[in-house]
Amino acid sequence: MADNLLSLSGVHTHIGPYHILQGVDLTVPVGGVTVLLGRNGAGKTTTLRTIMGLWTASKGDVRFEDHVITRLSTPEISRRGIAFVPEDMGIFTDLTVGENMLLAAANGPIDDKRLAWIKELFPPIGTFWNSSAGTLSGGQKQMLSVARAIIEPRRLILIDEPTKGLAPAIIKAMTDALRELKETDTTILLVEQNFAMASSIGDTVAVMDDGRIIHSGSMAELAGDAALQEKLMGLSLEAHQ
Ligand SMILES: Nc1ncnc2c1ncn2[C@@H]1O[C@H](COP(=O)(O)OP(=O)(O)OP(=O)(O)O)[C@@H](O)[C@H]1O
Repeated sequence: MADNLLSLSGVHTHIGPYHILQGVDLTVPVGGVTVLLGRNGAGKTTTLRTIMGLWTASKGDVRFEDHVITRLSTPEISRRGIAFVPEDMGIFTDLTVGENMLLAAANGPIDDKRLAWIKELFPPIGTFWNSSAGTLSGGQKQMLSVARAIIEPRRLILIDEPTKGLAPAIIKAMTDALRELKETDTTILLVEQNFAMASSIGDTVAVMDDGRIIHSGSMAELAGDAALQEKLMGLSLEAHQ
C-alpha cells in the first residue's frame, strides 16, 4: 500500500441510469507513469473523473496517499495535489496564454523558476505568452493545458489522451516533456490510445474494458509480449471498427 500513491478498489460509478464503472481495481505506484489503455467507451475518462470527484463513486474506495478521498469535493481533491488535464483541454480560448497560466496558479503568484522550467518544457508557452490561446494550434493548446496543470507542484497529474489528433513531431515533443516531468516528483496517470507513445513512456499499465480493469502489470512486459498485446489490444482494435 505504501508504494502506491493512488489506489481504486472495487469502484463503481453510475452516470444517471447508466452503470459505467463496474468494480475498478487500479493502483498507481509512486513515481513514474501509469498508462490506462482501452477501447473507446471502456471507462477511462470516467475513471479519471471519478478520481477527481467530478463523478462520485457509488461503491468502492479511492485512496490517495493512504487517505480515502472517495467522497471529497473536487476542490479538496485538487488541494491535496492532484491535477486533471481533460481531453478537451479546458483552456480559455478568449484569454491570452499568459492569462491562462496566471488563472491556473490557485495558491499564489507564479514561481518564476518554475515558469522558466515550464517554458523550457513547452517553448510555445513563452513564444505565444501574449497571444490569444484560441489562435494556438491543437498541439500548442494541448501543451498549454498540461502547462496549466503543472504551474504549481503536483503529487499526481491525470492526463486524458494528450496526443489525440496530433502530428508525430508534436507527439514527440509532448512525450519528451512528460518524460522530463516524470523525473520530478510528479506521478503521472495517462490515458492513451497510441500504444507506441504509451509504451515509450509508461512504467506500469492497466487495460480497461467494459468498466473494469482486465489486465495490469509492467509496461515492459506488455510491450515485449506480442501475444498478450494481440489479446488485449486486438480486442480494442476490433471494438474500434
Ligand atoms: N455524461 C454521460 N452520460 C451518459 N453516459 C456517459 C457519460 N459520459 C460517459 N458515458 C458513457 O460511459 C461509457 C464510458 O465512457 P468514457 O468516456 O469513460 O470512456 P473512455 O474509455 O474514456 O472512452 P474514449 O476513449 O472514447 O474517451 C461510455 O459508454 C459513455 O457513453
